[in-house]
Amino acid sequence: MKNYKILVINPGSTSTKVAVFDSELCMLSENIFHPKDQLAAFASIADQHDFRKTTILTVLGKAGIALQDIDAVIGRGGLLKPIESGVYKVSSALLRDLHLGTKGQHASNLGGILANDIAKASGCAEAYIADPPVVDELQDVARISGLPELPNASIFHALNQKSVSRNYAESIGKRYEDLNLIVAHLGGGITVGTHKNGKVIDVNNGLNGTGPFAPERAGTLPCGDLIDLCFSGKYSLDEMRSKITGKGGIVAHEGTTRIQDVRDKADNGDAHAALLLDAMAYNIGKSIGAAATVLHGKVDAVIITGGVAYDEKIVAYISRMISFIAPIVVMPGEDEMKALAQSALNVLLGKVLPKEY
Ligand SMILES: Nc1ncnc2c1ncn2[C@@H]1O[C@H](COP(=O)(O)OP(=O)(O)OP(=O)(O)O)[C@@H](O)[C@H]1O
Ligand SMILES: CCCC(=O)O
Repeated sequence: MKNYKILVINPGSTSTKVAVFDSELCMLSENIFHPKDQLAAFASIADQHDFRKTTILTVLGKAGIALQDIDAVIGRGGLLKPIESGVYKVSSALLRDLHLGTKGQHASNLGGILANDIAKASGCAEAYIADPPVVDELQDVARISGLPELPNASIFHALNQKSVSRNYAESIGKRYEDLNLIVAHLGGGITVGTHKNGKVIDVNNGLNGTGPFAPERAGTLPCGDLIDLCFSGKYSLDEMRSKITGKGGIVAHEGTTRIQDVRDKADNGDAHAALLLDAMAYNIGKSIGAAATVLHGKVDAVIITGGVAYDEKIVAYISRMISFIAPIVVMPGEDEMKALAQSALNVLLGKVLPKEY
């Protein structure tokens, strides 16, 4: 079987992850952390384009990987219009929507854009994205909110949630499509997805102030008080938006998104830090409980994943709340790079036809 070289690009809010796969084998994996001040120098996510591109090309250069040897480039991205799960070829329509930020600005918007640039520079590679945050499989009742002009939208960690679910299904010899799962992705943002027979029929919109608060997301807020704050004259529209996404949550209380640092403070007797972490875990547990009712209690497993799942005390707190629901499976970190590489490989091998956006 021919081997394929696949470049994977995953721009996050605090990092750029780059990997190169030789078919299924990971040859190179780098996570370049961008300190807050480095990215603060750019007025918008789109302005970070050249900086992120240089970062990726430097990683490839140092590893001695020539662009001409790459067969496909796949990026995580982005905030497009709602679409079904799958792998998509980067087309001009898809690029236009990523540039415009049709559904908002998110670091992952650069994933498809950079994949396209680098594929072009390589001469022959194709560019793809897979399972972007806008994958939408919501059941109709989950879309309705109390205001007709503000329906619920599906914006979540689709790539990792789908990937860990498939891995779990495989590990127990079943198909993802035959299971009912609840997946709590605990990253910089937190989304809790209800997976019914391979479809995410309900999930909080991670970017819009719904769900548990997170290291850098405010989560659900008392909305009357929020309106008062918006009209207090103290904050601009952009400042209010970033209170919800980027500067809300643990970072608003503690000035850091690093849960390890907050845990150290809690372990050294800081009662407020301990209370905050418990409160975040409590809200995650409540969301998982709500998701169980969506599945009428018929839940095969609850999967806890994302970087915060490395914190054993948070996982233990949640587990005490939800152990009556179903077996709990902890998969800390994320599987996004491998999942993206596998999606591109399936296309190169002709196993999957890429979808048109
Ligand atoms: N060992 C650890 N213990 C506790 N928390 C950790 C650990 N490792 C990472 N984290 C926390 O996980 C969070 C980042 O998780 P992750 O890398 O999944 O998110 P991200 O990719 O930045 O954002 P998102 O998943 O929302 O796209 C940070 O708050 C970080 O402090
Ligand atoms: C992936 C979209 C949700 C988030 O970033 O919180």
